Amino acid sequence: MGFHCSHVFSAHHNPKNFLSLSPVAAMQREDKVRVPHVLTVAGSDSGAGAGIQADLKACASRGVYCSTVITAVTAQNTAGVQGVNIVADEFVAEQLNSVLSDMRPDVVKTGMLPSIGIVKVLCQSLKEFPVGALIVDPVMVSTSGDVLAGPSVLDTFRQDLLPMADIVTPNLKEASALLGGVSLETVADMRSAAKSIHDIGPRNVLVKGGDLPDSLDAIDVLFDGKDFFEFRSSRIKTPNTHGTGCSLASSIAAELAKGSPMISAIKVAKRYIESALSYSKDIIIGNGCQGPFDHLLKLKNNEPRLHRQRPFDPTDLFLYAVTDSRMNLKWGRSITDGVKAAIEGGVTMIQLREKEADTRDFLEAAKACLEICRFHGVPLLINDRIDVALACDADGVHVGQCDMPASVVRTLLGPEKIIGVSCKTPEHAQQAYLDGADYIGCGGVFPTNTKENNLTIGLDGLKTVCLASKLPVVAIGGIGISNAHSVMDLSVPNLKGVAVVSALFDRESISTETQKLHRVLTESTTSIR
Ligand SMILES: Nc1ncnc2c1ncn2[C@@H]1O[C@H](COP(=O)(O)OP(=O)(O)O)[C@@H](O)[C@H]1O
Ligand SMILES: Cc1ncc(COP(=O)(O)O)c(N)n1
Repeated sequence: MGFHCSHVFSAHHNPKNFLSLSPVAAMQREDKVRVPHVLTVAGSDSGAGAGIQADLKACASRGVYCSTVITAVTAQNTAGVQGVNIVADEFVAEQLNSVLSDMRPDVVKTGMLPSIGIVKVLCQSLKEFPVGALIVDPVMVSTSGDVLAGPSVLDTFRQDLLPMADIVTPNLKEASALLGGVSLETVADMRSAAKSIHDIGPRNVLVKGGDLPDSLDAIDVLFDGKDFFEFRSSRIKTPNTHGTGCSLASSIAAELAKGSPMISAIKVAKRYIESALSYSKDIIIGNGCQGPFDHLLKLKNNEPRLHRQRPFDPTDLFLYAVTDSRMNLKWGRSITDGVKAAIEGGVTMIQLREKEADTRDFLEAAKACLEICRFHGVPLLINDRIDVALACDADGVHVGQCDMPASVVRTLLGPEKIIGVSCKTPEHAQQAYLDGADYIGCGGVFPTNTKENNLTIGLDGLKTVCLASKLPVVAIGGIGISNAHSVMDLSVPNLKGVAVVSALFDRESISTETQKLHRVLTESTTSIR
């Protein structure tokens, strides 16, 4: 059974009615999830910084579905536009019909509309299939100075398209072109341009000030027919601004598609552009003077840095050091000094378990420890505090049965990070496996003072869980030099090592104790073989 999109919006949309469904449609969709949807009608940028590619990435990063109608294919890179191939009007019409008749996007956003015929075809399609909002980014000239839509389309823009638009988002050059070539050099000029463009018919005008000379902030001016609003962000010093205009417009479209009112949509979109520019200000893609930025805020993690996270290896569990704030306090050590000493002694994995530390101190310590751990190729996990792990980009998180469920942690941390779960029973182990954990910590094996009210499961309990577990296991709880051998002697394949707290950190010399324990573990595993 096909759905009928009953939320046919008028072009003059009311944001309050935005995602309302008729009762029948709502019933039909009870168990389905409607996804906010933006259709972009724009040109392809082979360099993928602007155009259709920017729109897709911006919408994806804002959590909105984006369909595409391609109006032109450009040969383009960070140096400029080398060629433009305009798609025939009829084929643009066919694409529009395919998407609009079936998928019923909430919002249409336009970019490069390179011919009068294409603008006319678009206006016709929007009359036939009204959408919730129309955002017109009147792309005319690329930042490199190349013409993407000639002055011949200006009249059709003014007569046909702009009067249908909920918002039009010209940059300084485009605003000037729409007004017959006025010069725009100050915020006051931007205000009067916004007002004059508003007279052409769009409901809102956002004049973008990315190119405003001598301006410390990046200021955009909105006129809604009644009031002016200024949207400011800090100006990021970067050559990677190719596609900011397209991305701003598609992020506004994305927020509108989610149901936001116009002002909030612009605020969020502007904040998004600022963070994406700031995040990717130093990335290098291409040799030209205007690079793309990173819409998904991910590329920096893939930089060929010397010390980046490597995939989880179960042998990392061999000698797993877990820090304890009280012990550090007792011995007058910083977390970082404790971690350094443990690494010197040969630990294979570290977990920061700082229950008493203030969040800010904890984050600073975690960052410092991460640097040391990455340098030595030792994974660093954070106990319980997913926020701290995310903030310092730690290698993963270890959670207990009363902490956030591992499945939720996986959603928050993404597919690559290491997740460990404390388990006492085969049922816990099975759940950890289903939740997407990488390993389980099993214990307390022996009685311990580190954790109050912690049930001791003994070597038998450990063995039972190891045999049932589909994940690698590290044993924990009261393990030290005197009893590590008995743990490894269980000789179950899943048992990969021991996690220790006091045996390392409640000692005078952490590195000496670590070396000794490492030796004991190595001896017991070789004797087992
Ligand atoms: N260096 C920058 N730092 C912060 N924001 C910027 C910077 N350059 C442009 N912006 C913002 O990016 C958006 C696009 O602006 P602009 O560059 O003027 O448009 P276009 O890409 O269409 O020329 C605007 O919100 C603008 O304020
Ligand atoms: C296909 C296409 N669409 C739009 C732009 C404008 O982007 P910018 O102003 O950043 O050059 C572009 N360069 N290419």
